[in-house]
Amino acid sequence: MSFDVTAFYKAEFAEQRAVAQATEAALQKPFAGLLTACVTSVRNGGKIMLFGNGGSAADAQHLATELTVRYKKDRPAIAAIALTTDSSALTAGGNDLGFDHIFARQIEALGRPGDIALGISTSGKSPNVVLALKQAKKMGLITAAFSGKGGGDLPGLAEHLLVVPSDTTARIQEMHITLGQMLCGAIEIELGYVK
Ligand SMILES: O=C(CO)[C@@H](O)[C@H](O)[C@H](O)[C@H](O)COP(=O)(O)O
Ligand SMILES: [Zn+2]
Repeated sequence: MSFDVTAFYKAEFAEQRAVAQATEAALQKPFAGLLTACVTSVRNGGKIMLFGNGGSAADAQHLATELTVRYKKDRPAIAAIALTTDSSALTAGGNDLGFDHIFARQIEALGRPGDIALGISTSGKSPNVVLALKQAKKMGLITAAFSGKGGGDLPGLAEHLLVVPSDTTARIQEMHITLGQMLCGAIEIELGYVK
């Protein structure tokens, strides 16, 4: 039997629409809570620290850059950093301390009370994301996470937890970048930089 690309194409979009609808219905309140936490942190001199693995590492970098450089319009920089980009910190951390510690160590070095630690994990079970959030909590950072698949180990750990109601990794990631870009847009509006 040959691959039915038309059926595949339609089914992927149908699933994407269903997950987007369910996400919109489920996450309005936690989104607003995370927005308030981010705006309060940045206004008080804090920063947003993002981290995750694979596609979520790409999301962390992408979202940090929306804030530090530009999202919709030119405006003052907003403090954010991805913990996925310093190859020396990642390789030495992985080599000397273990892969589970690559983000936690950077939180320990760079995190300050009142900063936001925003982990991105579709499963909510990646040990390096979980350990970084534990480290953040211990140091008085505000913990937050984007997840899916029920949230894994993150309920009770991330104060602001946005769990996409899906078990499909790709669909969860699509909602993470949507929510993340919405968050960047809302932060710049709340800070009075964009009308
Ligand atoms: O992008 C994808 C799959 O769509 C992969 O690179 C994926 O991000 C990696 O397998 C990650 O290691 C998964 O980690 P997590 O989302 O469960 O924390
Ligand atoms: Zn992916």
